[in-house]
Amino acid sequence: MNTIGLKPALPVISGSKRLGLFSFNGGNQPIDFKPRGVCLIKVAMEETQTLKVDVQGKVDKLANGHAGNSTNIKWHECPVEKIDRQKLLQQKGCVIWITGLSGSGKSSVACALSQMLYQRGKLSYILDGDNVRHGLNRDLSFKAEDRVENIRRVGEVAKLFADAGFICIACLISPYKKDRAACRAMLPSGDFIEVGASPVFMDVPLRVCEDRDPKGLYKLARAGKIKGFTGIDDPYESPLDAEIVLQCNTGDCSTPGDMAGKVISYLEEKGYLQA
Ligand SMILES: Nc1ncnc2c1ncn2[C@@H]1O[C@H](COP(=O)(O)OS(=O)(=O)O)[C@@H](OP(=O)(O)O)[C@H]1O
Ligand SMILES: Nc1ncnc2c1ncn2[C@@H]1O[C@H](COP(=O)(O)OP(=O)(O)O)[C@@H](O)[C@H]1O
Repeated sequence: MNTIGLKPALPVISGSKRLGLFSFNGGNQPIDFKPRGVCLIKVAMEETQTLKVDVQGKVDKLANGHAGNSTNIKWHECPVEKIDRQKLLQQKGCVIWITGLSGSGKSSVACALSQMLYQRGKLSYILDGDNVRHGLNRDLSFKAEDRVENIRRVGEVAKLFADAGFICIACLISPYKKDRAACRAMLPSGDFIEVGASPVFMDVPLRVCEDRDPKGLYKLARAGKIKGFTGIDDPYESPLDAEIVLQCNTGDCSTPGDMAGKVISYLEEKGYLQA
């Protein structure tokens, strides 16, 4: 994907909004924007010729009327935007993506984090792999292609929550690097830390997870009664670029609360807990 910066040309007043025009490959492409400070437009061209435009944190303005298999569609703008919702909530919408083996403590950290945010008056919502598979993703199995679709859908939902102004905590095994990278790329580009996701890696080795085995799934997988279990006979690709690594190499870990505290410090430091 190529990303280039362009300056908008000839802003035109259209109703209560301005319509920015910029030129790309010889054609004028309209985009809506609110004139807040410097307006640097990032244009990302994909092989499919889908044109994505980001203006100050807006996501996926599909300017040429198609997205995947949907054709003749047009992005509809509303005057209340992410920035307005963030002001209301006094926080910045983002995605905390927690990845790790089954039993590594993802859900425990997610719950502790959500509780700590709640106590600080901050709105969060958890998308837990196990839970989402009870509804939205109930049609998906654990075959590789279904895991890919599982992560893609949760990534899209997480993006909506972030756009709504929530601190969205997604905790899924998400075993494949490529899918996590795709979720990262779904969020507004530019300064990734400022507007994007924060992958949190539960760096807990298989033997610790297997010793815990709260659902007895590792035992079943070792006995060959569950096929394609992550870490046993299905791969897990550890992230090399996680913003936060929560480690536990022995059975003696810090508590989920302490681990969540590290994420809170990160959010505070990066300014997510204020508008
Ligand atoms: N084959 C196989 N491999 C891994 N995990 C399995 C499998 N079958 C069922 N489970 C249970 O499903 C939970 C993981 O769901 P996810 O949606 O997070 O998985 S994935 O991201 O699509 O890989 C996972 O929950 P957690 O322990 O909370 O991670 C397991 O309880
Ligand atoms: N930091 C921790 N220290 C010790 N045990 C933990 C810790 N975090 C989670 N656990 C325990 O490990 C098991 C798996 O935790 P869970 O949060 O369900 O993991 P995951 O969501 O990754 O499957 C549970 O029994 C939980 O009580």
